[in-house]
Amino acid sequence: MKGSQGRIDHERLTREANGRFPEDPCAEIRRELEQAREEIANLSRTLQRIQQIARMGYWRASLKANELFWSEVVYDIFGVNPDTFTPSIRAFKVMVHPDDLESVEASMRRAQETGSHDVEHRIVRPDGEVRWVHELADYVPEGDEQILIGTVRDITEQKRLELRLRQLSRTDELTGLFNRRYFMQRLLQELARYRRYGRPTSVVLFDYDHFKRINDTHGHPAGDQVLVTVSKLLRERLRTNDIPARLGGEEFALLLPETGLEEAVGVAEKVRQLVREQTFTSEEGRRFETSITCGVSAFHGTEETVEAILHRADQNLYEGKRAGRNRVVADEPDR
Ligand SMILES: Nc1nc2c(ncn2[C@@H]2O[C@H](COP(=O)(O)OP(=O)(O)OP(=O)(O)O)[C@@H](O)[C@H]2O)c(=O)[nH]1
Repeated sequence: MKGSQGRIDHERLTREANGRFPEDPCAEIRRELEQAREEIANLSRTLQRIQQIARMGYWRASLKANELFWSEVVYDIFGVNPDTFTPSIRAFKVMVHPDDLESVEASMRRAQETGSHDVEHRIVRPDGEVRWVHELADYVPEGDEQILIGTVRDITEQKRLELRLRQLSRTDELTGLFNRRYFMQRLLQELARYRRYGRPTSVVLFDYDHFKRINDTHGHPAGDQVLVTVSKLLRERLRTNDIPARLGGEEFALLLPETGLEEAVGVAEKVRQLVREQTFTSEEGRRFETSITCGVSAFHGTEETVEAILHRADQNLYEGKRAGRNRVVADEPDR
């Protein structure tokens, strides 16, 4: 025994040197811990990649403590450097587009009652770029703490497409003016405003005179050119609130909010003269002129309807055509 106690156990020393102690009860736990660490590192790399692909980050906000944690992708979306920028709810709100701050704050307040925060808003990055994000979060109070845990997704491209689609759906392709559908929608809205607040609102309908002759004499492209040129003039010369629209063919309309009958007659007269002063050139280089006839009507009385005001404006336009064209005819002032 003695002898054996004094002998050097090389095998054991080697195992110790390698840091492996089969008889050490912690060895197995250490190995498992090491494995778990690796798995977590892998998962976190995958999560990071998925966030980058989806342009989506996650965050955790402690509302009372004004603390905010951001995953790496959130820093990317907000265009700030994780080494120099410290997220906080205050710092986040500074980056929210000023026009959207109210809705973001309202959604945060609502979340404390409904349990969920769901808001689309713009942010202004430090380099001045405006981006759209969608935040979706759950409210999870922890004791005294008010916690929101959620995601933020960069939806800028989607928003650009949406805006473009909306613009296309309300625009006339040839002239770039509003189309009939949008005009009718706005007319209904203005009628509702008129009924509620009694604000003066007028409509001008106008139609080119002998337009068929322009097409027949100078060709269809020359006719198109007339419509495009005058539409551009309308966009440049009318008030930004006014709504010029192409209702179809060579029939146009102006919806004039905050404009009474007399003022609307002035606008129609200005447009009539603008058209009259223009000289157009056909593809063969022949110069020609044209004119328009306008019918004007204003919202009037408690029983007013969209159909009635358009009918009156159309009747006035018809009257103008009958009386010789190139003129403005309006409702009788007391009608
Ligand atoms: N170039 C061109 N012509 C169009 C367009 N839409 C409608 N037109 C033409 O406009 C003409 C309208 O003719 P009419 O309804 O008889 O009216 P008009 O010749 O203007 O006569 P009045 O309105 O009575 O003065 C038709 O020849 C249509 O083909 C368009 O987008 N481009």
